[in-house]
This record gives sequence, C-alpha cells and structure tokens, in this order.
Amino acid sequence: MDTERTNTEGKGVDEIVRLDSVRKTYRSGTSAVVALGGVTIGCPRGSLTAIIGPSGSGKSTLLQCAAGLDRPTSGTVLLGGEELNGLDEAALLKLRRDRIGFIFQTFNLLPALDVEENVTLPLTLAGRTADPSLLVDVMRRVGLVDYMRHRPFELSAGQRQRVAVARALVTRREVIFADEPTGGLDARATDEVLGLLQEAVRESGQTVLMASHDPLVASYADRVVFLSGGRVVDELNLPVDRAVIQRMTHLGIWDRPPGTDGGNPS
Ligand SMILES: Nc1ncnc2c1ncn2[C@@H]1O[C@H](COP(=O)(O)OP(=O)(O)OP(=O)(O)O)[C@@H](O)[C@H]1O
Repeated sequence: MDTERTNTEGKGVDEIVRLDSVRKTYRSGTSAVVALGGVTIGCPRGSLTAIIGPSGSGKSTLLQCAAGLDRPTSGTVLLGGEELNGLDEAALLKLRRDRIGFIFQTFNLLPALDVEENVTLPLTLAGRTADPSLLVDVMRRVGLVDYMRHRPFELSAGQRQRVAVARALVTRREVIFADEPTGGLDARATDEVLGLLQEAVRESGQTVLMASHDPLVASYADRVVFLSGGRVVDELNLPVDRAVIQRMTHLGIWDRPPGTDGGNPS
C-alpha cells in the first residue's frame, strides 16, 4: 500500500519515496563524517525531483539510502509505503530488482554484452524476457533501434547513457534513481537524456529522483531540493535554470571552498 502523507507541498500527496530524518555517518579512521545530517523529503509518484548540491554535500549518499543500497545510521526510508529499515538483504535485493532502476554517471554497462543484452540484463537476471514490442518502442525512443547488436565501446558517451536510460524504461521500474546521469555529456546528449527521463515521468508515470551539481539539469525537474553539508537547505518547484542559479548563489552553495562542503560546480 502506498503512503499518504503531508509534506511541504501540500496534504495527502501520494509519495512513492519518503525519507524522514535520515542521518548517515561514515567512520573514517578515528573520526566520523556526517554525510547526511537529518534529511526529510518526499517524492510524489510520477514526479521528477532533482537533488542539487556541491560535491560532498551528500547527494549520492541520499540516493543510496533512498534506493536501499546503503542503510541510514538513523531515520526512516519508505519506498511505496514499505519501510526499508525492517527489510533483510534478500528482501532489499528483491525490492531493488522489482521496483527500482538505476542510472549512474559511469553507465554501468557490461562491455561483453551488446546493447540489447545490456538493456534487458535486469530482466534476464530475474529470469524474465522483455516484451518485444516494448523493447523496440523503447529503443526507438532512445534513438538506438539500429544499434541493438553494437557493443558499448562502439558507442559515444551520450549513446551509452541512452542505453542505461533504455534499461530503466524497458523494465518499467516504478522509481528511477539517477546519479549525475549527464556528467561528462555534451549539451545535446544532456538534453536527450533528460528529455527521456521527463518522458518516463509524463508518459509512463515513473518517478525519477536524480542528483546533480548542474543547475541546467535541475531545470528539467518538477522540483529541486537543494542539499548543502548533508542537509536540505531549500526547495524550488517548477524551476528554470536562472532561478536555480540565483537560489544556489543566494544560499552560498557555490561559495564554499573545495574540501569543506563542495566547490565550484563548473
Ligand atoms: N564510504 C564512505 N566512507 C567515508 N566517507 C564517505 C563515504 N561515502 C561518502 N563519504 C563522505 O560523505 C560525504 C558525502 O558524500 P557524497 O558522495 O554523498 O556527496 P556527493 O554530493 O554525492 O558528492 P559528489 O558530487 O562529489 O559525488 C562526503 O564528505 C564524502 O567524503
């Protein structure tokens, strides 16, 4: 059953992802690093949320905790109303396999497999096969229908990322977590990848939670959550890139010297 909660946007929002007071502390030798200092956010079903913040602000940690890849030190994470804290590793694995798609900056493609095999890999691992018409439809949408037999090394960076997006689309996962999905891509490839994620939300009702330090990326989102020093410092609905840049400047997110809580995003 899905959770119905009140968040900062309004009452009774159907939130498919919900984090409440999530803290994550890493031990590093004798000292402790607070990666998340009590984060509370909710992502409405069928929305595209961008987590924006400088390097080291906790974006990856937030996604890892929300996706059940890492466990918070304290606080709760709910996915589709199910509390992840109470799940053992086998249950977490099943939940990730059945409901979650991942897109990483490094694409996570297997070099020995061709494009089609890489796209359908999660289904293959789960002992299932892709619906052939859906597969062709998705490959057309990502512009790779003529590249099914190519291997990753034969593709450009933008094409490789579109393979990773196709994988999240063809498996029709309810929630897609994307960590710097356009890092290293040029403006055109960035636009294509983010356009596909918007389509996943608008046409397939999937929910996307993506992390980036780039205000341009944020402008494709329905909502931006600003993270700094492991804390949510602001939110913006229906952002345009200028507003995001202004808000980041106002919050001083770009002013901190590298090594403390981030650095220059460019
Ligand atoms: N496994 C780990 N062990 C120790 N410290 C860690 C670990 N993972 C992350 N950290 C620390 O936690 C903080 C948040 O890291 P995180 O990777 O979540 O930030 P980020 O905003 O995603 O950064 P980037 O944009 O550079 O990827 C940083 O200070 C980082 O050094």
